[in-house]
Amino acid sequence: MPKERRRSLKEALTCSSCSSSPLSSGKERQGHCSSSQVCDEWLPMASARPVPQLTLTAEEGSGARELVYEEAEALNGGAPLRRKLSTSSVSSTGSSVGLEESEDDILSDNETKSKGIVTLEHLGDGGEAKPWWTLKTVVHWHVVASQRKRLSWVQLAGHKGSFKAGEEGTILKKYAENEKLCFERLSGDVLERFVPTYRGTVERDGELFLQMSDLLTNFSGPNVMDCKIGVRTYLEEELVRAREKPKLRRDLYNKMLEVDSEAPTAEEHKQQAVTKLRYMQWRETISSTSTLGFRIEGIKKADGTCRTDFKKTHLREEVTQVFKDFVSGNGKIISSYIRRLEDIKQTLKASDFFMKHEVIGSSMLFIHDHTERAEIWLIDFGKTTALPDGQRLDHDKPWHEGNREDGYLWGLDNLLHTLNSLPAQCS
Ligand SMILES: O=P(O)(O)O[C@H]1[C@H](O)[C@@H](OP(=O)(O)O)[C@H](OP(=O)(O)O)[C@@H](OP(=O)(O)O)[C@H]1O
Ligand SMILES: Nc1ncnc2c1ncn2[C@@H]1O[C@H](COP(=O)(O)OP(=O)(O)O)[C@@H](O)[C@H]1O
Repeated sequence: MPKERRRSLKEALTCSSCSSSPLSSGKERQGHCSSSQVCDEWLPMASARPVPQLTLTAEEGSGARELVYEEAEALNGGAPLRRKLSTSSVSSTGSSVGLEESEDDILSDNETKSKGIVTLEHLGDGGEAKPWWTLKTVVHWHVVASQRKRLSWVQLAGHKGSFKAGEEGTILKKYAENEKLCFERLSGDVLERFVPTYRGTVERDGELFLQMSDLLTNFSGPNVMDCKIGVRTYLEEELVRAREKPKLRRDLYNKMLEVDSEAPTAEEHKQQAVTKLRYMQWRETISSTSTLGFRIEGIKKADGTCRTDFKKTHLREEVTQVFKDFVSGNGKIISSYIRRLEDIKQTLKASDFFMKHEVIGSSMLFIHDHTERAEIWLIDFGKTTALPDGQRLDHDKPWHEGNREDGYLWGLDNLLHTLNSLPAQCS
């Protein structure tokens, strides 16, 4: 989700009607399983009663403590809690950074990307203060109530702290004006059935969120893959801004170094910083974005393994192998994914929304489980932008500055090609 959009909202709310309720300005990226590893928080479904745990963890000055399951549930109005709730559970390589001082500052090297299993903080409802609002709410889900589904949450990409637990079956994503507009415009569009159900905005603890359905809810131990679609990952307006007012970022230089210490030019090494545009373009070329019009961002498998180390996965054969591993060679799941993708493709071609928007940085979320249920959903519209009146996109034409083509359909075709090449291999 682009920061400038969050910033504009914050400004809007701070200086107008909502000045008494300023939005939190923190935005971080977080890493949890940054490379191939087992995420042991992904506990298997269980069907027994929860074992309550009460750990008093007097935090310095905060009076924070952990809650037992029942206690938290009671404080939740008796409603069953279905997530591990935490304000402090995931490892972080970054610290909170205010929007004003974020992004384009050469010194802002404190952001990391969210990768893997996260525990979502459950926030107050913004209404009457609850007795637990001062508490640090951490619920351990070692064992789970009978008939009750316990779902850890998977965030394979995006910004740290972007998501919170919502009401049952929903998640809250940090507000971005642009994404809200997209959800509103998608309402009634043929594409609507392929995007999370949008439930409007909600304010929690002084911060605004978009409430949407949690796509993992109906799965049992889901396997999840995030594929970023399109041949370009930055907006044309970002290109213009980068040209007019280039800003150097040390954090992106460091991210570059982590992947390939020889990637920066001599000049970039000297300044120990790169522009965001340079970083984004480099990311496109080392991954399959440039060559296939999509790239794999991350995969979480039901066996607990979690991988987000796909930055250099760019050859068709490599991508195909990752898909094959993701579906564990299951032909039925592959067929379901292919049918769903074909359906999405036909629907995109008939969609008024799609025709009139430049779709950048959006992902398809692949989800399947042991029941062979397999779905693909369109997510992340933070950088999906309406075209000027009268302009239309084909989404499969080569991009050159000014035509705003995003290569979305080209990427989709390559995805289909990849999946179609699998059944022969997965006998
Ligand atoms: O994938 P890595 O290599 O970590 O690079 C990230 C992704 O491209 C992010 O896009 P997405 O959120 O779609 O994953 C982008 O956020 P934007 O969406 O704001 O462009 C980040 O920009 P910064 O947050 O500015 O660092 C950029 O650093
Ligand atoms: N509605 C949803 N249901 C389930 N998981 C989701 C949903 N939306 C996003 N996610 C998870 O969160 C990750 C980041 O989402 P995204 O919208 O791309 O965030 P950002 O805008 O910060 O990049 C995805 O890779 C996916 O794992």
